[in-house]
Amino acid sequence: MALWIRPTFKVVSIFQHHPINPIQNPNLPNKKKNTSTSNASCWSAMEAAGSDSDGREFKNAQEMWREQIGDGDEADNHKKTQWYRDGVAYWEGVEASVNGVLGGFGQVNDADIKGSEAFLNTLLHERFDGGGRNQHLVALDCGSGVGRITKNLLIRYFNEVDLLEPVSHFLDAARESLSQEYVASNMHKTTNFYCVPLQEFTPDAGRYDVIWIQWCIGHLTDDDFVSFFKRAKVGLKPGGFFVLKENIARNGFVLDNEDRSITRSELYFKDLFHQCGLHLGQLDVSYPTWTYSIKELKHILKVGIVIPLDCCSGGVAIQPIGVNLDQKGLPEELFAVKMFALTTDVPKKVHKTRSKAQANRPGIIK
Ligand SMILES: C[S@@+](CC[C@H](N)C(=O)[O-])C[C@H]1O[C@@H](n2cnc3c(N)ncnc32)[C@H](O)[C@@H]1O
Repeated sequence: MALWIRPTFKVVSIFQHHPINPIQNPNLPNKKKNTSTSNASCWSAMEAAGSDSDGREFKNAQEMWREQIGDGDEADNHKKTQWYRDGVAYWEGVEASVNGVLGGFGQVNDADIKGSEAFLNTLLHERFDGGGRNQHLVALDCGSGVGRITKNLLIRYFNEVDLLEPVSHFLDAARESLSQEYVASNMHKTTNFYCVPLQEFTPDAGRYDVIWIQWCIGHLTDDDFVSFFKRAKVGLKPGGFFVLKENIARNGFVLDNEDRSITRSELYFKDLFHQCGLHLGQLDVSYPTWTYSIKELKHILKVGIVIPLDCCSGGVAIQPIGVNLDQKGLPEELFAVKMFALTTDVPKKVHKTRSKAQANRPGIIK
C-alpha cells in the first residue's frame, strides 16, 4: 500500500495519553492545532481538514468523500464500486510476499509482531481466565494479506484462525504457507479462508474471541466501517474483542489516490468507534506481564512507565494501556501506528487506591 508509508511525515513517538500534536514537518502546510478533547461525541472528527497523496487539501472528510464516492444516491453507486475495485486492483498488482504486503518495508515485520504479541498477551490475560489457555480460542484475521499475522502470531495463541482477504493470490499464498504451520502444530489450525472484502462480510454469530484488523480498514468508507463493525460485533463471543492496528494521521485524514485508502487521525477513529457502539477496553493496571522482563518491555513497547510489582516474581505491569497503544520500533518515516482494543462492554471505572499506588512505585523507562 503506497500510503501506509509516508516518507514526508516525521513521526514523533508519543505515549497515548498525550494529546496529538500538529504535524511538525516543515514541508507540510501548517495545520490548525486540535484543541478538542478525546470525547468523540462532542467533536466531529470528520470536520477536520485533510489532504491527499498529491498534496491537495480538503476542507473536511465530507468534501473528500463526496468527491470520491458521491452523496450516496443511486447514481453514485458506481463511484463507490469503483473505489473498492481500485483498492483491490492495487493489491492485485503487488507480489504475494511479506515484503509486498508491507509496502517494501518487510523489515518492520519483527517489531510489528513483537508489539502485537505483547498487546495480545496482556489482553488475553485480562479478558480470559489463565489467558484463555484452557479454552478453545478462535480468531479472525481481517485483510490478512499473505497470512503474515496469522503465521507469526495468531496461530500460536488461537486453536482456530479464519482468514479474510479479497485478493485471491494473497489468500492462495497464505493457504500454502499456513498448511506447513498446521503440520507443525497439531492443536492449532487455520479453518476458513474467505476471499471477500470486509464491506461484504458478516461473521457467524458468536464464533470469535478476537477479530484482528490490521492495515486494511483504511480501504473502507466511513459508512462501511461503521456497518462492518456493527455486523462483526455479533461475531464475537462473550468477552471477545477487536484489535484494530492502524496507521494514524496527525490531523484529519490523508487520502491515498493510488490504492484508494484513507489514513485517519486518532480522533477520527474515536468518532467512528463511538458510532459503532464500541468502547476502548480497559486493562487492569496490576496485571503482570510475566513473559517479559523490564528490559524486554523497554525494547518492545517503550511504553513510558512500568510498575515493578514485587521483587521476588520479577513481574512488571504495564501502566494502563487504556487500551490504545503506540507501536514502537518502526522506522521514523512511517506513520505512527496504534493498537486499539475494542469491546462492546461499557468500560469500568478504574479506582486507584493511594496505598497500592505507593506500593507499586512507578518507574520511568528511559
Ligand atoms: C497493507 S496490506 C496488510 C496485510 C495484513 N493485514 C498484514 O498486516 O500483513 C493491506 C491488505 O488489505 C487488503 N484489502 C484491500 N481492500 C480490502 C477490503 N475492502 N477489505 C479487506 N481487505 C482489504 C489488501 O488486499 C491487503 O492484503
